Amino acid sequence: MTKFSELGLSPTTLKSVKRMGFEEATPIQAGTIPLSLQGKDIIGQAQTGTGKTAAFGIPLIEKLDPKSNDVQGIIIAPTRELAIQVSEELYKVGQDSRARVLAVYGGADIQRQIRALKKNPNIVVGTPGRILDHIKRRTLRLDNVHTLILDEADEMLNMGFKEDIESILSNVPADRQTLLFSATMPDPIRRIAEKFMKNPELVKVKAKEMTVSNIEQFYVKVPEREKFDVLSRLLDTQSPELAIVFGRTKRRVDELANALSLRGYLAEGIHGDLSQAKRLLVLKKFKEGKIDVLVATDVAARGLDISGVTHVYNFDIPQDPESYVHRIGRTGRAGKEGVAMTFVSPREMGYLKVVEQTTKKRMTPMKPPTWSEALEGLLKASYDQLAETIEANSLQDYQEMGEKLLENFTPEQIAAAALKVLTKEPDSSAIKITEEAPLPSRRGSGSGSRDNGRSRRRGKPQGSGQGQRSYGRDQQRSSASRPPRKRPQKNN
Ligand SMILES: Nc1ncnc2c1ncn2[C@@H]1O[C@H](COP(=O)(O)OP(=O)(O)OP(=O)(O)O)[C@@H](O)[C@H]1O
Ligand SMILES: [Mg+2]
Repeated sequence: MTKFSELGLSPTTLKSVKRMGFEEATPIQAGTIPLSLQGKDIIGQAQTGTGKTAAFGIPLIEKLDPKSNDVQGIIIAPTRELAIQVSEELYKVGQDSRARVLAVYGGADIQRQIRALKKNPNIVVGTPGRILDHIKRRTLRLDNVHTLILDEADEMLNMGFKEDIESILSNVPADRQTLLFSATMPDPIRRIAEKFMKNPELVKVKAKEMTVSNIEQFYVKVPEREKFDVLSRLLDTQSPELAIVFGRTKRRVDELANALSLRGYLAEGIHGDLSQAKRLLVLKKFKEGKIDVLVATDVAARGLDISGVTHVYNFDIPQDPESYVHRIGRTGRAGKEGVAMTFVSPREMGYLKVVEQTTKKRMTPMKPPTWSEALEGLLKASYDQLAETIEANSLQDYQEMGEKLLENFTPEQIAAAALKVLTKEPDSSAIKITEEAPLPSRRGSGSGSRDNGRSRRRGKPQGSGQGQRSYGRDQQRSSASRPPRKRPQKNN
């Protein structure tokens, strides 16, 4: 274990790190911070949730001259939400050195960003399209940038982003330091990356598996048309604190979010066709626990750090193993436990094998819960809710009526009635989700239809959802047939 004080950092930065509650450096932090302080180019690879943001953020803050009015560091991230999150973490790391950090991303008022850029930020974090837009408008100058960082580097160098990244790179001095971080770094992409780096050091945190061991990984073999009932029952039996359900397409996400709401779950969807304001609102509600199921495309797969996410459900198995690694990595972060469940239709079992081979980790097969197991799960949730309410000890207003009940009924009867009122039966009302064709039986091709929430076109301002790939097939949205039923709510 390495202490931050052993890494050659200034007292100012150490103070900020301490305030963030970090006691010891994680392995990727211990491995890259000293090298980064020496000015080396680095490819940093470590599992999800192991502190890569601070690994590149801390030395960047350390090397900053807050008195200078130039942008000295630029960080590029694949999605808007991630750009915001990274800028927030950098702000915390740089709080005591008074570093000025700004996030720029598409779908947000560009004039406001221009005004903020005039206030001379030291570090700009952004999505590629919007950064390029500011470069073209000459509202962002990168002539004095000494450090360039690609967060989720493999995604950034993937087909859709490569050109944008190259354009940005051509605006940054050639003698800059370049840092690349990700939990995944497929070889072909690493080779692309090395072309614009100077003798990069590869710092790869050794691990037997690509995924963290504190995520329990299961798969459920289930025909496409039964997936939704299985999801409902799993939510009922597993009672996640917060859960993310990943679907393959935007339409899928919309349908799932609607269907879950109809069955009484507090669920909302997020994908690249929503306005940025809506995307941020949904995420905020999820972080605050106002919704407890976030249904998402891969737009939420990378980098997002939301505490309380105990379960990840892959309603559709992802097309590539990297996507799997990042999706399930939204749980089990910073040493916490997590559960990942992947639904596989019988024809897609080949994909499961490819995922397992890449991650070097077997998923445990799980049978879908039965109706009575789901009921048991719901009863247990009601029991916990009653117990918590009793322990919270603020029942004065209910005492009198309680005593009245006791005059007329036995305590057993009253307790059972309370459980009955609180518990909805597992809902198997007919809900139709448009069926997705299974993935093609061989790996490859199809990545053109993913939704990364990315805005890709160079030179064009990023509008809400603009430039994002959408899905070809436009099948009719199905509707569910029954009104919502009451579901026990957490912490009334
Ligand atoms: N040294 C540390 N001690 C304790 N917590 C830490 C430390 N470093 C980072 N964290 C916390 O761990 C969580 C995960 O960090 P971070 O988001 O940087 O992970 P990551 O490696 O970038 O994951 P991903 O691959 O999913 O992007 C964050 O909440 C962060 O604040
Ligand atoms: Mg990260």
